[in-house]
Amino acid sequence: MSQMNVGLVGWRGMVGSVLMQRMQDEKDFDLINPVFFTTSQKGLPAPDFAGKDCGTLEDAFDIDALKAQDVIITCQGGDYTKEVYGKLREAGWNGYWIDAASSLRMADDAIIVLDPVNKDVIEKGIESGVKTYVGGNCTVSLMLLALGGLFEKDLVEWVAPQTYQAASGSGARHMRELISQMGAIRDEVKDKLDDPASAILEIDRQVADFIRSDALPTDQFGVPLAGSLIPYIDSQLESGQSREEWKAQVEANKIMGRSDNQVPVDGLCVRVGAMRCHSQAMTLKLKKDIPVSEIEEILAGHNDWVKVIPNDRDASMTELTPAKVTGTLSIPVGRIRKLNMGPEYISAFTVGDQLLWGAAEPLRRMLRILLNK
Ligand SMILES: NC(=O)C1=CN([C@@H]2O[C@H](COP(=O)(O)OP(=O)(O)OC[C@H]3O[C@@H](n4cnc5c(N)ncnc54)[C@H](OP(=O)(O)O)[C@@H]3O)[C@@H](O)[C@H]2O)C=CC1
Ligand SMILES: N[C@@H](CC(=O)OP(=O)(O)O)C(=O)O
Repeated sequence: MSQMNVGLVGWRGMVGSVLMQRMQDEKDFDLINPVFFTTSQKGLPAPDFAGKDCGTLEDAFDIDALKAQDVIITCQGGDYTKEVYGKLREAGWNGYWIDAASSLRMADDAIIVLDPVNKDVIEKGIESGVKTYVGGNCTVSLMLLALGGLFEKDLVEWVAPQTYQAASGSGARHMRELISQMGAIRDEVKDKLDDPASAILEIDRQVADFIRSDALPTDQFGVPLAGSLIPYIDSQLESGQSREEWKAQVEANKIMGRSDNQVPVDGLCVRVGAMRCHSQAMTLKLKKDIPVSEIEEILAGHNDWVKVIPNDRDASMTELTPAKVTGTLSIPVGRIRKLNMGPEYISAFTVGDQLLWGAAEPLRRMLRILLNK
């Protein structure tokens, strides 16, 4: 059987690069005929991820070249999707569109993909002819992988996730700016840091003055992140939620295939000085009083990546952090305990790499599902 033509758009961006790495690791390129597209480098040699000659880069706005693909995976961003997707469908293309951007997520004819949670929804979609599959918002996907067991058993009355989101969620330039801010702060007080006799309150005052000054690089974030945080992510909505906060409930319920009887999911989204792992502190109200040991068992049994961390100090400090999780597919969830509000109220804390399970991995796995058909 001939291999599917798979068009890859956005492969050299940050999310796209993580996707390429994963596709190499999992030998996905052996199973497809990859065609690499670009919005800016048409005609240059295609990259050699596939270990075979893929010719030259095609124009990512060339509808005829796109139409020749059985599947298109794009990590190019929402503006690209808005520009090209409609034209391509209007031109009669009936292939599979797999997208990292949010633009098509809530469209009626699109499915948000997170197969460890909604393989059934995806399978039904394929059977019924759905051709558009979109990766979910990173915090939403990471929360559902962590809490999947409780949702699957319909035990969650509501959940309030408070997020600690990494710089990478804003893009590569923001990651660089976070490091530059950290370095600039340290450089500002280097002499005093080197002198053990210097007064800490003097260092603190100098750091505070520097962070507030124009000397701190803030072109990307607009405000300091290192030594501070940003309690607002994405645009402002009439509801008082940020767009990032709004996505939690609508996307989580859509992923789980719940159009009626939605589980309320709402909390505050905050940017912190982590590099590429999003963390979330969650308060859950369960539908009934279940022992913590049973909750842990349900969570641990849901998928191959979730890992329950016992609620003790050492394990939490070593296993449940961005420093530990970054660059891995592991989804640790811990700090699980009953809250004073009552026996149905529990806390949980989870961490996940927002470029892997939060962005690239669900797309790669969607391609695999199509290839296995
Ligand atoms: N960042 C994130 O956490 C998440 C992002 N997404 C989605 O993925 C989209 C892409 O995000 P992200 O990967 O961060 O975007 P990037 O800015 O890293 O890459 C986007 C495109 O920029 C072009 N580009 C221009 N200069 C360079 C360069 N020097 N190096 C690499 N690429 C360059 C490339 O297109 P070309 O080759 O055509 O020039 C590339 O595909 C987002 O818009 C969003 O919709 C989804 C989930 C999470
Ligand atoms: N908004 C997310 C990253 C992202 O790209 O989200 P979405 O895929 O929903 O646009 C963050 O800042 O961490």
